[in-house]
Amino acid sequence: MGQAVEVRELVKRYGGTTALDGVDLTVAAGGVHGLLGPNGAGKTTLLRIMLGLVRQDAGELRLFAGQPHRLAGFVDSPRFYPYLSAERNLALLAAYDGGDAADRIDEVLDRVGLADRARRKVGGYSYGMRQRLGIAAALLRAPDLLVLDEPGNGLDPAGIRDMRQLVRSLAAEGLTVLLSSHHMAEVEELCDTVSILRTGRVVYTGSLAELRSRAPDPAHRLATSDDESAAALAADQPGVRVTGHPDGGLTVRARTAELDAFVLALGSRGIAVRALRLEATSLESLFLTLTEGDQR
Ligand SMILES: Nc1ncnc2c1ncn2[C@@H]1O[C@H](COP(=O)(O)OP(=O)(O)OP(=O)(O)O)[C@@H](O)[C@H]1O
Repeated sequence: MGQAVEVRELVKRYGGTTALDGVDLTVAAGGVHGLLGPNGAGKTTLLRIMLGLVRQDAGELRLFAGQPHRLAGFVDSPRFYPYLSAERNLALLAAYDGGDAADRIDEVLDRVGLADRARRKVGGYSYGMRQRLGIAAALLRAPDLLVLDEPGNGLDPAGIRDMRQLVRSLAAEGLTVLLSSHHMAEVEELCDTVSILRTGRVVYTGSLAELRSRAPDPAHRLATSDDESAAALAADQPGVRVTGHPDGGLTVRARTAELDAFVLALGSRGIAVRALRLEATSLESLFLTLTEGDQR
């Protein structure tokens, strides 16, 4: 499989702010690639450069090894004429784009689940519907690469589920999807590969499987009838690390089997477990470690 995106030493400055500070990453064609990072890490800037909305100050960006390709997507929220229907909005975009885009209007509206509301004014659309219409607009171009900036943002749980299903089904048809997110859980569920950005630099790029193998144990918050004895007992439990939780109780880092053994040991010593809650999955813990100290 070829490369959809090759980025080398990409630099972008806005006045005194360095948004991208020598970004290197490669995205293979096919599948979903997540661009993950905290606010201000440079995700949107990278997507803007990709979409040709701003120019880099230095470095190179190559799509599909320089072969002819079609690229579509949007950063921030997609904008439409509120007093026109979804169908009319897409017809206008298709007219600008030319080619056979107009022939695909019904198909793309159906694809994003808006076929039955295609004649309603976009002004009355919910945020989630507008996001889906944005994807429909991008699909009009029959792109090889679809770029989406935080597609899950502002959506309710059902909207997030629909968006994820749509992205996965597009990828299953061979489209390459590049999306940004600041939620590790979203990326974990949706993406095949990931690049993690921190203050304009890539701190990890590769498969989720490889990332998982580097991840620390998940963190849990534990409250017991006797935290002091629980912490002392943990010292003898293999694979269990206990520290004080900043908000009271204990933080327990352990994989599931070791955590189970620890909880059973607590019970057998007469120490009652009053609360046990997952605070951060392995990957969330790793994400925080990789990106913490981000002051921008
Ligand atoms: N047009 C601009 N003018 C000045 N500074 C900008 C501009 N766009 C972005 N920046 C700055 O560049 C840095 C990277 O911003 P960018 O929006 O790319 O990050 P991000 O990872 O997408 O963050 P977020 O999740 O908050 O959108 C930030 O410090 C931001 O303030």
